[in-house]
Amino acid sequence: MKKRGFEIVTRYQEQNLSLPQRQTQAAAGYDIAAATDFTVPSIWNSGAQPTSQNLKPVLVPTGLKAYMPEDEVLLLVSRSSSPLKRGLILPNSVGVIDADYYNNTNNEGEIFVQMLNFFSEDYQIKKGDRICQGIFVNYLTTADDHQQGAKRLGGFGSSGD
Ligand SMILES: O=c1ccn([C@H]2C[C@H](O)[C@@H](COP(=O)(O)OP(=O)(O)OP(=O)(O)O)O2)c(=O)[nH]1
Ligand SMILES: [Mg+2]
Repeated sequence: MKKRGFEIVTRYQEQNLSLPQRQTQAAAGYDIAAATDFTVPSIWNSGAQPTSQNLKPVLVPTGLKAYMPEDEVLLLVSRSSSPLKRGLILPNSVGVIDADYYNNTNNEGEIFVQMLNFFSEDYQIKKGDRICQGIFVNYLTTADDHQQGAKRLGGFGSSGD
């Protein structure tokens, strides 16, 4: 049985997406690409001050889901070139993709990348552009951990505020 990996979600099955790959022999991160063309608006684009309207992060679709053992997590982190060359950051700093997000009943476990653009121009992501990298790691639990059997039903606040 395969231990960990990426799959294409149903709604992108016919879109010719590629599965993430590492670029070099000892690269930690699997580069993750956008599933569609996507505009990340500049935070400055409707005036001199960022407002609550244009400061809202966007969710860039990847068309991917990731499976892994229960004691692992996939971390989405920025590429170091993204802020330097494109003005793009992950406003949640690190995206946490839980093992039980995979195939959840709400959205099949589709991974989205939160992004904010601090350059003065809108940024046009093209389908297939590498927008972040995913790193699989183990996590630890506490002695009095109580979550055996509790089920994840979605993401982005599904467990409440
Ligand atoms: O950048 C991200 C971060 C999270 N997720 C998905 C996978 C993750 O398993 C789920 C929940 O993420 P997290 O626990 O960080 O967010 P939350 O606000 O606590 O949501 P929830 O209440 O659903 O746990 O959302 C993404 O697709 N991209
Ligand atoms: Mg959570």
